[in-house]
Amino acid sequence: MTQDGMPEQFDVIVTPARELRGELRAQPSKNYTTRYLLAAALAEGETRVVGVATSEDAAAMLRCLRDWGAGVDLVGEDAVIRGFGVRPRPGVTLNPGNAGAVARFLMGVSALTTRTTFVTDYPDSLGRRPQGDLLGALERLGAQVSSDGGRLPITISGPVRGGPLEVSAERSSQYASALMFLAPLLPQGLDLHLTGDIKSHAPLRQTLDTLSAFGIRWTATEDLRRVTVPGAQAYRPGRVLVPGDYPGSAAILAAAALLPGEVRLSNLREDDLQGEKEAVNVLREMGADIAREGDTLTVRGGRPLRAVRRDGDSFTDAVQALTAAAAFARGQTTWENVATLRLKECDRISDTRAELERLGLRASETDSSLSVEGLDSEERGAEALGRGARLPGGVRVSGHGDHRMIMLLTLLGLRAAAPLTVSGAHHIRKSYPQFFRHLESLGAKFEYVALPDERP
Ligand SMILES: O=C(O)C1=C[C@@H](OP(=O)(O)O)[C@@H](O)[C@H](O)C1
Ligand SMILES: C=C(OP(=O)(O)O)C(=O)O
Repeated sequence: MTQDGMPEQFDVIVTPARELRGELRAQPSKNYTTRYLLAAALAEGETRVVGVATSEDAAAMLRCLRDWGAGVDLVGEDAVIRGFGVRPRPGVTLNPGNAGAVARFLMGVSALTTRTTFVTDYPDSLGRRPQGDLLGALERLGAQVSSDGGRLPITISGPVRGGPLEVSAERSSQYASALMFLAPLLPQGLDLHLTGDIKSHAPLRQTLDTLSAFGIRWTATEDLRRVTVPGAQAYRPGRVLVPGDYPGSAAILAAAALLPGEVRLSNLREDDLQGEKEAVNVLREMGADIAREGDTLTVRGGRPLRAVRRDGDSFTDAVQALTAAAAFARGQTTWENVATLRLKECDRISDTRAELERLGLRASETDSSLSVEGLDSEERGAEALGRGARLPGGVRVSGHGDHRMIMLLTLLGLRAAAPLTVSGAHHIRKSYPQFFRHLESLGAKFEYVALPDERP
């Protein structure tokens, strides 16, 4: 058993729910937690990061920063970091777990060291994700790099001086973000040219926002094609406050929209750069009743939903949660421009299609899009129970070791007629360790089936 009272590794049996009702405070943002912790370590002096996430990705960043020589103290819900500035410890092996953003940001910064090695204990997930675009950019800057064909394990040795540099932002924005974190500490800074069809603009803006919060100067074109960060700057230590997490909250909002009842979710700023904030508007466009009062959203659930066709790139980490809503919407929903979903913890296009089909839904894919036919449009195999159609359920689906897939499948289970088993549900801890507890507090019921202790 772990601190949260759940087994170390578990499948979850999702019991169909009749309604969801209650109040929650959104967990701290994953993307801001990783960014603020890293920037704090790059500052000389002490920074208090107020209200850090407690997820595995946050723990991975803290572990790596500690291994690199930062002072890390957890004080209540805050992290107090004594930074190593421009001097992370050389010759260290870092293990970022399964955290893509953590791995990539640290790889960028590792050009400050004479040698850093990156390994992962998730060879089938992070180990398969491509790093070549970032490694190539670091090599063009003068770093020595060795890798397994552009994948982990990877060793990077600096130093590098800086100057003009091209980096592709087509597969992931995290490569460019990594270089932005490195840039101010180089003698010449970086004049970045982002090439290809830039994806995930929102996290890039969160990186620039973080640099500003730590006193770093930069300029960028509106389209983020060019980002210039002058060199020889210093990250300024201080105090930063982590905002609420939109990607995880999108799953709560979608769950609340799918079932009768009323759910209030606080700690979600309207003035926020997280792209997944758009999930609120997407759900509204689908017909959900969501009202905002300051930082609090209230969902009055159980209304009929209709399908949408949207470019999903701006809310990449909410696509899975919104797919759960789409599964019960009238008509066919399509998420366009989501090719990068194939490069996340699993292939979030093909693996989603497979699991939806296993549940009796009709779904289809192209290289860069995912479509699902909502149950209400056909009522195939559906059973009217309470308000709206329900999936038959009664099957076992795979979480694919991916927290966002686990959220999607759990939501589908809440609106099934019979219980649904989601395998490997402990991987929820990557970004949202309290996900099941939060839903329980709203009235959902889960059974946790312990698995033999096999990593990962
Ligand atoms: O910069 C970040 O913190 C992130 C960027 C996004 O990835 P991509 O840029 O690969 O789309 C997002 O999916 C990920 O969860 C976090
Ligand atoms: C893809 C994700 O994270 P990362 O790329 O940081 O592993 C995510 O949180 O959905």
